[in-house]
Amino acid sequence: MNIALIGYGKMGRIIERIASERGHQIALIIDENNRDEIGVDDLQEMDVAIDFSTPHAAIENIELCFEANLPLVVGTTGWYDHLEEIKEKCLQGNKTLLYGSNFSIGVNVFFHINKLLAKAMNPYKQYDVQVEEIHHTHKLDAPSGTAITIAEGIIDHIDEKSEWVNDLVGEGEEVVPKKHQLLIESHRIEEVPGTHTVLYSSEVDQIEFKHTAHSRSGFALGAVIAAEWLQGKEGFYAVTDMFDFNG
Ligand SMILES: NC(=O)C1=CN([C@@H]2O[C@H](COP(=O)(O)OP(=O)(O)OC[C@H]3O[C@@H](n4cnc5c(N)ncnc54)[C@H](OP(=O)(O)O)[C@@H]3O)[C@@H](O)[C@H]2O)C=CC1
Ligand SMILES: O=C(O)C1=N[C@H](C(=O)O)C[C@H](O)C1
Repeated sequence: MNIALIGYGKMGRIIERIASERGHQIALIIDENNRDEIGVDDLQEMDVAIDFSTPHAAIENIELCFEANLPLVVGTTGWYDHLEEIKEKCLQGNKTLLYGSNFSIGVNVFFHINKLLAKAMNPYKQYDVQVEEIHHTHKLDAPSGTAITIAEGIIDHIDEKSEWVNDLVGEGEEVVPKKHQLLIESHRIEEVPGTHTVLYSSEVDQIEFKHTAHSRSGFALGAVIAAEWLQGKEGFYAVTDMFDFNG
């Protein structure tokens, strides 16, 4: 595949290496420095775009790929307030997009088990649930996209929780959640690639369900596999569509 890489930062550089190892060409690199010079014509020869840029830049990049009729994989987080609007544009215009808050296989298994665990815990009201995420200090968004996906999986199955609230520890006042609110506690520590924990706590015990990324390689490999999976498809997809945990 000829890949247009949008965002050439920590993730973009690892995706470049993994895509080459899998026999693909990085035919175009779009970064903040040259973004203003890139037009629809530059994307014509590409098979797919992979965007790992910034929460602020993602929407414009998606719209450029739509204009060029170029299928794209979006790993960037922090733009999900616009998700419904983008989905509508994608489907109405017969475009192709796959997005995901986390492309690692381990986290996608975690998302699945998280929902099963929430279903199992729902009758036991003596347990309160919260989500914790730890990421490096360069991260622009809080909570992480992965933590939001985890929280949505819990809210769908725990009757007492109807929305999430975020506490970015060390920034502003401590957030104390109301009974119906699911707390997502965010920590920013040096170079941590990404750790997510779901905790169910009662007076007598605690259940901890945790995923720790040792590096960014799992995210990058998943994004390249997603770009391969998207070839020949049309429509709006989530990364979870790539997995069948019931088969
Ligand atoms: N879904 C997943 O599995 C994962 C998602 N992510 C998400 O991916 C995103 C990128 O992460 P990461 O690589 O660590 O971040 P980095 O900050 O290392 O890289 C982002 C890159 O995007 C560039 N950029 C800025 N503006 C634009 C623009 N308008 N168009 C194109 N590129 C632009 C930046 O350039 P400059 O440095 O010059 O500003 C930088 O090179 C984040 O939102 C993160 O949360 C991260 C890991 C896994
Ligand atoms: O910014 C990061 O680094 C990461 N972002 C994604 C997120 O917001 O969930 C995925 C991963 O945790 C790393």
